Amino acid sequence: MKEIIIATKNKGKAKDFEAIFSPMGYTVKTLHDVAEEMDIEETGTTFEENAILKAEALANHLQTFVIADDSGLEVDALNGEPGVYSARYAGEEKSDEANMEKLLDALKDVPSPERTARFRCVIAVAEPNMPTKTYAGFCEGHIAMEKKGSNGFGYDPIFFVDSLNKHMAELSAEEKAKISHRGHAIANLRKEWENNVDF
Ligand SMILES: O=P(O)(O)OP(=O)(O)OP(=O)(O)OC[C@H]1O[C@@H](n2cnc3c(O)ncnc32)[C@H](O)[C@@H]1O
Ligand SMILES: [Mg+2]
Repeated sequence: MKEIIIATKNKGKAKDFEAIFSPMGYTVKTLHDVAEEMDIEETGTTFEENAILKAEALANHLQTFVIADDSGLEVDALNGEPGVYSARYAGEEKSDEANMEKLLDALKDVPSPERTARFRCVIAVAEPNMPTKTYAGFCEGHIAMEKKGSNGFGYDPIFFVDSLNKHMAELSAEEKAKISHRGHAIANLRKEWENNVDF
């Protein structure tokens, strides 16, 4: 079976990728499988910079083709925060629960129509001695007043998906893959994949 290596330590993210890549006949491997000891510091100030940094670090280490994902949530009422700092919004321990509590608290006086937000994802594809490429995707929604659903990861329980009238955490991984920022970024990558034999 074909294998795809993702430079991530986030198990929720890895599950999202499995839902996308399994139907294409790929098994997904992560940093936990191929380089547990690696801790790639995300020093960039944009999703693109961080995605490139993660992908190139692992591609150089393994001397093979890898992809990385840098993603986050932009909340309009907070001028785009938490953005690239989404994973660490409530602190370096990267707790999904603490992040959601902090965000709900920051928005406690903001009414529904003003709670617009979007998930963004940039996928970087790196291979030794090849130029690194990036692909972006986004998913529009609102920050709900409370949590709902138990699927997914991160901010999914408080993210209301406008196109489906459901919280992201109410979707199966397969449903999420069709509409998510990550799914859209991979769809852009696939367009090139299918049209380019060298890729
Ligand atoms: O860097 P890696 O190891 O891949 O894992 P990470 O969790 O640190 O990943 P990022 O640096 O890309 O930060 C992304 C954060 O944005 C949030 N996020 C991104 N995509 C999400 C999604 O599909 N659902 C919910 N939250 C998401 C969530 O808090 C993530 O931890
Ligand atoms: Mg990270």
